[in-house]
Amino acid sequence: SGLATRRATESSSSSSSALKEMEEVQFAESEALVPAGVANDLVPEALVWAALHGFVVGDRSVASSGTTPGVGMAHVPFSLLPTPIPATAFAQAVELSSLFNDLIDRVSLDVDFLKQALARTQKADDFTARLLSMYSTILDEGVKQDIRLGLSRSDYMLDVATGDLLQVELNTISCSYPGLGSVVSDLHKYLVTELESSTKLDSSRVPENKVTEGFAKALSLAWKEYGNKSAAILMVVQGEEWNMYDQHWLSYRVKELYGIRVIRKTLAQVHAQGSITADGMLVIDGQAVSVVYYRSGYTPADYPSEVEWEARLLMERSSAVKCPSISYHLVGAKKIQQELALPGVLERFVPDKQVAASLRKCFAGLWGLEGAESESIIQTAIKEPHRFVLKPQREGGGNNTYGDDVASKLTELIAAGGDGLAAYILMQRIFPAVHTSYLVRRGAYSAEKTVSELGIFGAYVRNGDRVILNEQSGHLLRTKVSHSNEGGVASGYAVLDSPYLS
Ligand SMILES: N[C@H](CCC(=O)N[C@@H](CS)C(=O)NCCC(=O)O)C(=O)O
Ligand SMILES: [Mg+2]
Repeated sequence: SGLATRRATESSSSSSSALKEMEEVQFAESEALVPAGVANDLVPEALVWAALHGFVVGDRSVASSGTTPGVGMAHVPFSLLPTPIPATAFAQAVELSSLFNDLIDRVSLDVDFLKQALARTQKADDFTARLLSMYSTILDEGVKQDIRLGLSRSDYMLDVATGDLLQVELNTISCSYPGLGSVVSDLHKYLVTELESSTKLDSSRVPENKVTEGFAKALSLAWKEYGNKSAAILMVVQGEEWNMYDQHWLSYRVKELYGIRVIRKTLAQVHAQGSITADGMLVIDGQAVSVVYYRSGYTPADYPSEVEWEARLLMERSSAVKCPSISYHLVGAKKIQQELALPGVLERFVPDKQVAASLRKCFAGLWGLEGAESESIIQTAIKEPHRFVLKPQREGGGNNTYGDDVASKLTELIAAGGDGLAAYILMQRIFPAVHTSYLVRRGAYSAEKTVSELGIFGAYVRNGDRVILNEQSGHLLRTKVSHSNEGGVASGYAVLDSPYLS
């Protein structure tokens, strides 16, 4: 607390303003891991490290930064130092990973549950309706592949009022940062190690993070299980990709560790260059493909025409292992998250009482908005909107409604009548502890009051009844200024961070 002491002596007089100022700095100081002076010297070193270690994203101000590798790169927006997270909460989140992997697989097999749970939603949400109709088509034609590959990220916030670790959402498609998540942990390990001699920091409290290797291993296991040595892994990407280096880190590891080729295609390119052989093999531009890994296809914007839907159907019809399959994709819908939280529903998929209890323990308040029973929660949310988040069935960030807008949006949906409300769920708003972090963006840093969201990556490979892999692969922390509602790094609200176990 060097800074606080120095400020107090400078002001020498014990006037209330000095005490007040010290208190404020004390509060801010106690949250930041090092005083601003130390941060000032550390930033240039961190920026050099970032450039030297591929800790980069596209610079949106450069036209071809999303299409031409190596052109228009900027450092990933990051927290200069890791953020304190209780070791017990981190351990709990890690523990939950393999349980959620199993849950995703079990729910994906229950056709009636998925169809019933989304029946009303599909009436109000075209995107969900398109996914469901493709799901039915695939079921009618017969699923071609018993090998399942799940690469998920379960996001949590620590509710400061109760200390509870609460799940924000479970992503089952296109989870960002299995590449850069590892790199930010390495950056923090490097910086904290350097500070050990001059501060009380302890580098052993920066957990190692092998998520890139973990996801590469899972991809290789699915590829191996498929059994075609000349096949490649297909990564389905968006035409313009700000986050391509996160994706390349993963492809690079797959090639480096397993010698497997990874090809990158957009949905439109799959449509133009793809076909299925008589025995169901997916072939793209002459290259056999045994695993399809989606980093696109999770939002309506990825389907600007019927061409992209046809490409998705072609891949779903093929014998390639999809990550995710259409059923795994549907399991990740927020409506499913809410349905599973209903009394007795989770327990249908998780017979073990102990496991069901530990899963349910991390559920935040979740409510559907269909039917008479939702009347009271809707009224409560209109009266106290700040305690809730209103969520559509959308991925990719920037789609949720917060604060007073929750009340106006609900009122609007009620007035519109029909099935509109069925496309949304209401969720308890979680208020995490506020920290002071040094956020490094566009080469400059600023001390900000922030809140963080912990992501745990999970990997699951299964063939019929045989579980080949079920593990927690690594983690990610996303930190945003505490007054901002949305929290995406891609959408510019948050930075990449890592936990400092306290
Ligand atoms: N550009 C695509 C982005 C893919 C994407 O948005 N994924 C969702 C889960 S569906 C997600 O992880 N959101 C956190 C993003 C953030 O905080 O920046 C990619 O990276 O492949
Ligand atoms: Mg999401």
